[in-house]
Amino acid sequence: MIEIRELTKTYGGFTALNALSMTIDAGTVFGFVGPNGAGKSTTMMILATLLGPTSGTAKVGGYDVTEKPKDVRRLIGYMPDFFGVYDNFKTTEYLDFYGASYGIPRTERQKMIPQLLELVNLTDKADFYVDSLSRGMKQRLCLARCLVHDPQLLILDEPASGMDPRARIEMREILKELKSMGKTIIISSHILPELAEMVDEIGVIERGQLIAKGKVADIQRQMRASRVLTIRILEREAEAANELRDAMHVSYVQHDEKGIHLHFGGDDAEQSGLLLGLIEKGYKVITFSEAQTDLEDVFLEITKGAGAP
Ligand SMILES: Nc1ncnc2c1ncn2[C@@H]1O[C@H](COP(=O)(O)OP(=O)(O)OP(=O)(O)O)[C@@H](O)[C@H]1O
Repeated sequence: MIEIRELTKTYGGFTALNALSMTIDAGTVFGFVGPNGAGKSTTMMILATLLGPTSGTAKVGGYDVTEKPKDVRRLIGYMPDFFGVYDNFKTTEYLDFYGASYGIPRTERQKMIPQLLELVNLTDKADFYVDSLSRGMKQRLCLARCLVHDPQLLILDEPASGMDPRARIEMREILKELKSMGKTIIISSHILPELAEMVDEIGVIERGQLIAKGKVADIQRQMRASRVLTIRILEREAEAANELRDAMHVSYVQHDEKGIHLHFGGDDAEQSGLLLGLIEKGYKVITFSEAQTDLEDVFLEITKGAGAP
């Protein structure tokens, strides 16, 4: 659905995107994460044909964003991080206005608008003025606006920013529904654990370069250094902790009332070997568990040092 090759964008002498390459398959919900100023919005605006690249190419649905912007625009719905709404419209009129600007006939708009309002949970606000809506509701209305022409790809720049937890959950549910409708979605955010729950894949961008991309679980698995094991042993736990300090791939062993905590740098086979070794030495292992690193940890680990001057 998306093919980005060596995409570079410079603002004056400043390089915001530095030969960024990545592909996103149709039907994927892709989380685009990175610290402030990493280049997420720049990438999304280029995909949305609102900004021209300095060099490199970006294609959406096979169409080049520079050569075929009109074809690209038909395929996409773009929600910027800062959006303007027309406060003197009522909710329904607002969507009707956008539908009309896409050339959608009136009878079709009349059918579609209630469906869109239902999708974004604003049915009961159909006759409210836009400026009377809360921030979260306005954001959902903007999302509905992006959907008036039934685009295949949604480009959502920080849709969860400034939302309270309940509003974010609502947004997540809406995205799930859109995914089930077969849409491809790119969503950027700083709220990493939130993203982890709703995306299939993540791409981590730092200083205009993609520094990691893959399924959330795969990226977590690659992060060997952050694998943290906790082991509880029935008797002689302190003795086991001491032995573990000398074991292969083990670093940072700590022993407290909750058990032995250690960092393990080996792979899955080596991890099972560690457990087997303890049992063979006669230790009665009660639990042997791997702490789940969340996306926040992964992100911090991956970007460690990458942002340093
Ligand atoms: N019009 C512009 N002129 C000059 N520099 C710009 C312009 N737009 C963006 N930049 C710079 O390019 C870099 C990338 O910006 P971009 O908005 O793409 O980052 P981002 O990852 O979306 O960040 P954020 O999460 O803060 O929105 C930043 O350093 C920004 O200051």
